[in-house]
Amino acid sequence: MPAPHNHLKSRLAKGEVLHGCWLGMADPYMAQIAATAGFDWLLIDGEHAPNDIRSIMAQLAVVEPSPSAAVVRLPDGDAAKIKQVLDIGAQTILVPMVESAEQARELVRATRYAPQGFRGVGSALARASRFAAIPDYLTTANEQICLIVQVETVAGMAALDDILGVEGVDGVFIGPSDLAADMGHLGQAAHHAVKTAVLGGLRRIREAGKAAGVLVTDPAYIDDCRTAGANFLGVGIDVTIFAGAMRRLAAEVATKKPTI
Ligand SMILES: O=C(O)C(=O)C[C@H](O)[C@@H](O)CO
Repeated sequence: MPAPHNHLKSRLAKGEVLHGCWLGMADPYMAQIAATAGFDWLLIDGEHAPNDIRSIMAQLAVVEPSPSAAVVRLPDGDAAKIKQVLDIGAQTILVPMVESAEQARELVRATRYAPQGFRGVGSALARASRFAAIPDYLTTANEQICLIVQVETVAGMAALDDILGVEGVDGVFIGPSDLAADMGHLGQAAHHAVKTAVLGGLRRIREAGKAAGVLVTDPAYIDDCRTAGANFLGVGIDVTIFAGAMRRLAAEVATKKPTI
């Protein structure tokens, strides 16, 4: 019995355009609600949301049975954190702030068991192997890992072609917010210069045959990214959606309050 098949990895490799949503509530109840929406994937954010290994595991557990594939973003490229996230069962991971092919190669090795890499062996007690209920996990896990690296600095964009040449990198995600900051346009992810860089990067990623990822929430920007080739396309953030809906409702009733 092999490691679970990573359908998201297969679909991205075929070039399917798959839409997803960021999960920043750091709560399995909210994740389970999101998993009823019908997104192709849901990203559990371990970088900017108040998640820890247990909250990520709890969200994995409620998303996995749904039609939405679970993705986990790590806070950084630390190999020990990658080991923990893979051991709790994540098979598709997103690693921020990648700026070189050397860094990308090391990340690939951190996700693979020997001889392809140096992922620590703890499958006997890992949720990923269903606590050793999957007898062939160790010899089949590598193939099911989907590694998507984030390129989101000027230096990273300059190294994009080298990063795309790294075997084992299944996709590159361009982070418009951080790229904007590094380009001197903090808070302006849709700035013309940033958008040009994002769209050009997405085209290059698809031309290289890799999954091209981005997260933008403006409908026109989403369309532009899709046209540029984005196929790991984040279109929303649960926290932003929830906060906006709550504020709109409060504002609506405030306008209807009877004058005393
Ligand atoms: O730089 C970006 O943009 C991203 O990596 C996505 C952000 O981290 C996400 O929190 C939306 O701003």
